[in-house]
Amino acid sequence: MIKRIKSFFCKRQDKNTQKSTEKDCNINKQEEEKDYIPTQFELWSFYRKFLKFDYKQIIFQNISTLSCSIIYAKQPFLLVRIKNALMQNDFVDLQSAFIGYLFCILLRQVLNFVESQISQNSFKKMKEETVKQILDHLFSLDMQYFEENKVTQISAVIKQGAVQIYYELRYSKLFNKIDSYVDYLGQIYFIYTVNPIILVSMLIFSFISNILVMYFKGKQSQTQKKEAEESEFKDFALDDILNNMLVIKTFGTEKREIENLSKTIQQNKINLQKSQTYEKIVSIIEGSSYDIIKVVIILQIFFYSGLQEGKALFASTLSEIIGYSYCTFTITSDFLKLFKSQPADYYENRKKYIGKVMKLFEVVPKIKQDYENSQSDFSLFQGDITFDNISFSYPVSKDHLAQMNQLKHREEQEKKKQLNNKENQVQQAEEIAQETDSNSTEDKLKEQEQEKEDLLNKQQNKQIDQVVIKNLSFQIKKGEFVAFVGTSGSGKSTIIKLIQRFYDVNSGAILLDGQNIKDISLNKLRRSIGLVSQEPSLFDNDIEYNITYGCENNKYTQEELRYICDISGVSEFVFDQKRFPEGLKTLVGSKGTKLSGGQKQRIAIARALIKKPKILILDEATSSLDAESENTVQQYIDQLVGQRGITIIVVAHRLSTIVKSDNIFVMKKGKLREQGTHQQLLALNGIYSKLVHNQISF
Ligand SMILES: Nc1ncnc2c1ncn2[C@@H]1O[C@H](COP(=O)(O)OP(=O)(O)OP(=O)(O)O)[C@@H](O)[C@H]1O
Repeated sequence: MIKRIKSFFCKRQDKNTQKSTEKDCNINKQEEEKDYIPTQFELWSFYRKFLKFDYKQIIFQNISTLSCSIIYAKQPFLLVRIKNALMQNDFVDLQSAFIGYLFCILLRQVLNFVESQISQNSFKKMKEETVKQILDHLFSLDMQYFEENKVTQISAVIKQGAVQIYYELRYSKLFNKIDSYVDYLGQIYFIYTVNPIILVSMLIFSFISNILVMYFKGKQSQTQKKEAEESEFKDFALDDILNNMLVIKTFGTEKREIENLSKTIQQNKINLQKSQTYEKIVSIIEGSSYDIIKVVIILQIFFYSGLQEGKALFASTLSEIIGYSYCTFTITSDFLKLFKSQPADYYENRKKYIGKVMKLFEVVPKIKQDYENSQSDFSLFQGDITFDNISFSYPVSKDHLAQMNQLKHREEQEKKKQLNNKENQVQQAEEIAQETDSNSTEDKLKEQEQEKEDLLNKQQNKQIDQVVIKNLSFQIKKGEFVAFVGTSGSGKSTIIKLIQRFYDVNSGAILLDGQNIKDISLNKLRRSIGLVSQEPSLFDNDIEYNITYGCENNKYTQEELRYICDISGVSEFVFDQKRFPEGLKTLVGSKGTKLSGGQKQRIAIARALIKKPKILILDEATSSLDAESENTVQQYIDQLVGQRGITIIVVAHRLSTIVKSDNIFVMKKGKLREQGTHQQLLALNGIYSKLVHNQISF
């Protein structure tokens, strides 16, 4: 999907740059996975394996549908019996056939009603269950998945996937085809009993018109697919524009964005029009075929049966034959579909998101999640953390792999070019060699070639296997206040992610109170850590909800809440009756837009503290705040540090905030280069002291 977004951006390039990047985009397009459309069999095995539905309901519904169609198939025969009884004046048979006919109608209606009543509720429940089960799987996935995939994409897969699974189960029932065939065969047999020649001519005509319908439906499906893709691009474009509104306004590029968006919309419109035209053609063929079949039947009757006989037939059975003629059209259409490798009707597009849900279920978490086991004993952890010779590199993402493939492709092209050049050069060299020493020239060329190849391989390996943390060892004792500092990209935030086990290390061990974190329940580990990050994300709810979000089973007292608000600085603004008349019940708005950065950050600190963590991590918690807000938040952090109840780990760029730490770890390029107190590090006159001087001089 990321590739698709990329290819979208490729489309957005202006014409000049488009030419140069077109090649890259094409490579990406080739590599891009096509939408996976599952077959019916794959769907059923997927449901059986991953989605737990009430299958009894589905079986009941299908049996009832099948019963309805068997009853329905009986009707034409009863009609023939009624007709014959009427012609022969056999009133006894007429009576029994007529009662049977009425009974069939009644039973079918009753079964239909019961089935629709039951299925309406059960399928609704299934839709909710599907969303729940997809979410269940999603929550079990590693953070890596969420870092690699767009939120809007994941959300579309859940919403559309659940809806499509619902429709698939509701309207393409297991016995859907079988019950139709029972219907059709009964009707066809009826026509056969009346006149086999009529039946044959109906089947031949249906066959021809169905081939035409298939052709135009194929065309329609292709344009529909294009249209759906364009529509997705349009959504991405819109998301992208809305997310970057500030940048667009700052750069004054509103007009350009509108033009780009209009182009995408225009293209989308063309494909939509094409698809609608094909749809009309299909409906004309389908509609007129049915009428033509009727004409053919009438002609056949008069041609084969003679005028007198035809009149009799016309009076008695023609209307019934015409009524059933549509079934020959449908049965030939279903028959033809069996021979198509890629059924190309709209229904297949409807399965697109089911395919994406199936792909989602193929993603297996590397780290076993146990968030359901919430009855954990936190008192075990004291907050001693040890990193024992840790090395770590981020797993290679699909996106990265695609980039690498692209790089490889380019290199292959480059090599081909070089090979051609080399041949020319060798030719030249041979000519020169006639005058000088031929061997040495060829050797030189070979050496150069080898050097180039080595360099390319090195670059490739470097990109695939970027070691972010290298042989890192340190110890943090319980209740200590420590800080990680270093240049951007040195691995500070990665260390924080590793402590929370969002990723597993490549080698070495991380110990919590002497226990390897791989042996600790993930739920217990994460619940004993409180995290405040640079950009606090708040739920669109009130302040109290956000602060108490991590409370087990929502258990907390108003005194506890008040205490947490006091120590985190929330009380300072939230109980101000003028500005916050609703107090803790004030709604924060989407992503906390109704609050200032400093207020949001204090709520995030309160949220981290209320679950009484043994380790509090502040990952650049104040760096996005203005000086005044930073001072306020920092005061509260200093107070927390003063209490010394928990281990506090701070990642900071502003060194003034960590002067009082017990230990400062100085990172550079994934390695621990220095450690000690502020004074000790200054005395060392190394990297830290340089960082301090840079900030002071600034
Ligand atoms: N999810 C990720 N996938 C792949 N590489 C990543 C990921 N997150 C970080 N990196 C890479 O890991 C390296 C260390 O990143 P990290 O965020 O730990 O640095 P940092 O010291 O916290 O930087 P900063 O101070 O700028 O926040 C960087 O080269 C970065 O590009």
